[in-house]
Amino acid sequence: MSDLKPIITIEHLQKVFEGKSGTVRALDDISLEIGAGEIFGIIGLSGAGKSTLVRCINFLEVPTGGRVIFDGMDLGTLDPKALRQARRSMGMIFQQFNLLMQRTALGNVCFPLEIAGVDKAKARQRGMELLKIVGLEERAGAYPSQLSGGQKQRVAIARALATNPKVLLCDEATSALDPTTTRSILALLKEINQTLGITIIVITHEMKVIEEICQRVAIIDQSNIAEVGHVSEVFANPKSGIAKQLVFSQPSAQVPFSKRQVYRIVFDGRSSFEPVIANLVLECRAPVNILYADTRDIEGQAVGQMVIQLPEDELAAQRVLGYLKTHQIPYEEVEAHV
Ligand SMILES: Nc1ncnc2c1ncn2[C@@H]1O[C@H](COP(=O)(O)OP(=O)(O)OP(=O)(O)O)[C@@H](O)[C@H]1O
Repeated sequence: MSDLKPIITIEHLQKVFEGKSGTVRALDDISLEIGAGEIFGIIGLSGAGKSTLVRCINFLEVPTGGRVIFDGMDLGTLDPKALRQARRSMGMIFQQFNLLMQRTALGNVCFPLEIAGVDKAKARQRGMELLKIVGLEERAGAYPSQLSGGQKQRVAIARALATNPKVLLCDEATSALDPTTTRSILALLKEINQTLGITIIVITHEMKVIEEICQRVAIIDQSNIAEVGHVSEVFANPKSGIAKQLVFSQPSAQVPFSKRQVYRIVFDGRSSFEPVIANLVLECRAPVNILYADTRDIEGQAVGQMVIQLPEDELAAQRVLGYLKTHQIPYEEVEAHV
C-alpha cells in the first residue's frame, strides 16, 4: 500500500477476451492502489497483461470483472459523457508515439484542446506553453517526420498534458528509444511529476526504466500480480519466481553462465551493430555475456566479430541462436577460455 491518498484503486480487475480462437484471460484478479503524486511502475514479460491493464485503467477496454476507482469515481458506473470527462484527466503516451503525421508539433498538441472546444488562439497559446515544458518550442512548426524519436515522444507528452490530466499513463513509452534518449525522456517524466504533481504510471518490460524513476512497482505475471512494493525492496529481495527472473536477468546482476556455449558472431557489414545486440537481448529475453568484441561502425554498418557466451538456461540459449539464424547473422561455436 502507498502512504499517499489513492488516486486509482483497482479491485479484483478481470479481463477476458472471447475470440474465434478461444478465451484469453488477460487479467485474472488484479488489485492495486496507486497513490496521488507517485511514479508507479508495472513490469512484466511480453504477454503478461500489461497493456490490457493500462487500457482497463482508463476504460479504453471495459473490464469483464472488478472495479476501477479513479479520483473517487467508479468508472464502471459513469455514463459515456462522464467517462469521457474522466478520461481527459488521464493522459496517455505510447511506444509508437501515435502522432498525426499531417499536423505540426503544435498542431498535434492543440488537437485534444480543439476537440474539447477550446478556441484556436487559446489552444495555440496553451500548446506553445506545453511545448516549452517539454523543451520543443523551437520545433513547433516541424512535422513528425522531421523529428527524432525522442522529440516525437516529447510532442506526445505535451499533447497528453494538454487537458491537464491528473494521471499520465505511459505504455512502453521509451521502448523504441536508444538508451540516452530513454534517459532524457525519463528525466522529463520525473520533472513533470515533481513540478506539476501528476501521478505517473509506467508500463514497461525493462527493469532499468523502473529503477530510474519509479517509487513503487507491481510485477505482473500470467495475468496476476506476482509482487508489489517499493522498488528498492523488490529489487533487493525479490520473492516471486518472476521477480527473481527479472532482477537477476539485469546485465549488472549475477547470471549463471557455463563455460560452454561460447559463440563468435561475425558482423559482415550487412547489419548495424546496436540494434542487433539490443534486439537480441530484448526479443530473446536472455542475457548474453560479451567476452570479446572487435567491431567497427562504418557508416552505421557493423564490421568485425564479437564473442558472446549464452546463458545456461537451454531455452534462452536456443532463443538466441534462433534469433541469429533468422536474422542471417553468421555465427560459430568456439572453445571457451573463461
Ligand atoms: N483484443 C484482444 N483480443 C484477444 N486477446 C487479446 C487482446 N488483447 C490482448 N490479448 C491477449 O491478452 C494477453 C495479454 O496481452 P497484453 O498485450 O496485455 O500483454 P503485455 O504484457 O502488454 O504484452 P506485450 O508487452 O507483448 O504487449 C495476451 O495473451 C494477448 O494475446
